[in-house]
Amino acid sequence: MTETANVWIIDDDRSIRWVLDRALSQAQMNPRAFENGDDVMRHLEHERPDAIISDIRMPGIDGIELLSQIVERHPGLPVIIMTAHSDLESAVSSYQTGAFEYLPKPFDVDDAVSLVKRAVAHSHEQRAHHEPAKGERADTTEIIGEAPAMQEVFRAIGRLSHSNITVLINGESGTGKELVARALHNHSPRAKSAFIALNMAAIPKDLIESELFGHEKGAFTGAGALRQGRFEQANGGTLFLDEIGDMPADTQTRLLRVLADSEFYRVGGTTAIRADVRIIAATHQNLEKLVEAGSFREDLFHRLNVIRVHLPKLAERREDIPRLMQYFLKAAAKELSVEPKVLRPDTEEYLSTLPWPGNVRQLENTCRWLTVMASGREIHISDLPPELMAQDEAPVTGQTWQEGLRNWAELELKRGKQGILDTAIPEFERVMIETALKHTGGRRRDGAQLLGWGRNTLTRKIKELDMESAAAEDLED
Ligand SMILES: Nc1ncnc2c1ncn2[C@@H]1O[C@H](COP(=O)(O)OP(=O)(O)OP(=O)(O)O)[C@@H](O)[C@H]1O
Repeated sequence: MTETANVWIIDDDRSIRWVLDRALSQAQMNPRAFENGDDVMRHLEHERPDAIISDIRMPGIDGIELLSQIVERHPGLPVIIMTAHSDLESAVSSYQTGAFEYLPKPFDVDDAVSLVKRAVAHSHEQRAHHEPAKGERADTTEIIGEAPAMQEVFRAIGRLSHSNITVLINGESGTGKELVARALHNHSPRAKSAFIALNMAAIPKDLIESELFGHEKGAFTGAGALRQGRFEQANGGTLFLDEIGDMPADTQTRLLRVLADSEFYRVGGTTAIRADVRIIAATHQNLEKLVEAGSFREDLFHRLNVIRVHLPKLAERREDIPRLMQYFLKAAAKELSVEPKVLRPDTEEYLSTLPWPGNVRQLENTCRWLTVMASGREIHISDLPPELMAQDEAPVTGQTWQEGLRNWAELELKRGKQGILDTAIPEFERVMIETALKHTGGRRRDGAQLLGWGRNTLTRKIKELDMESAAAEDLED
């Protein structure tokens, strides 16, 4: 940068203004902070900075409105939009309104500075002309994700919202590949046309071609009538090919030809059919490896691998688990017309530590299960389905303690035991005493209070239960 870049910061939050102001000054830029968008529009009438970085939600005109006015009246001036509400909608609408970049809060200051530098460089190059990019707002697709890896995905959706480019989505089963494919479609110029999803792994091999391309009447045994394929149905829209790694070799060859020629033949047909279809493919497999192993065509791989979007495993974005669960619990309650259940904090914490091999889908199913099965409004750890208990070594049994006790009593009686209270009551007291003393760091006076006993009773019980060494008194006495 030859001249000192003028950068305007707009945020109603003083601490953000301060942080950015300081960071940009340190980076040899000339920042100026504003509390609201109206001031900025007024100043823009006679001044022009090199770049603007603005919050979305503020009193007066909000960031998106400010952005759209700037795009209209001051084309070429790059605007970076920040938002604490890092949802897909704000990312997409900022891109669609013509934002230079979208910066989710909280952000890393260095990232913010390098983004501003890029915007300034862009501004210097572009000053002459700028095309305001205005898209329609497609209907909302709720994708929850505040984890950085999900923010990347949102950015990709935003950036691609004006294009019809082929996208390859990678991610394990249940990570939301189809949801992202739909969002790509809904935020694309094809939003008004069909979105057709087809899972290669779910269709018998010998039916895949007729499913994709349709068939003429009598093309094979069972082909009673002419049938349109998915390609035809997706004409003008998007065809989502899930589990593309499972596509049989001859279908791969056919697909490649269709992509090259934009036309195909129905099975048993002789007339070429033209179709304008955007392909979004997805797989949980490593396609490069399949190419190496010779089971996936390299040329098809390159055709599909134009833009790559990677969806993280749920276990790699645990910070999103609480919000996802709240969202699914609410949705399940609505579906079943019942009051939404709420997770107790310890339940939420426990669930956030599980491995979730089935990813978001498993989490969603668990929320449905809990909505039906949990007895109270609050979900306790003991309400969780047994399989979630077995997955982990956490000291949770999947039962309430009363159920555990009941099972124990049953078992003892089946074994022919008598006088089982003589075993159970001391055992019960032992557990209570140990736990209380653990809480107080061994202090008996406090422990007794937690238990609801007098100090002397506790001392006597400890003696009776022969717990002297385990419940060693600390220096207090
Ligand atoms: N980030 C998210 N926010 C909200 N819902 C989500 C999110 N990710 C996934 N889901 C939900 O989880 C379920 C599974 O997602 P989806 O079907 O898109 O996964 P997938 O990766 O395509 O799985 P598969 O490869 O097994 O078909 C869907 O009901 C989807 O709506």
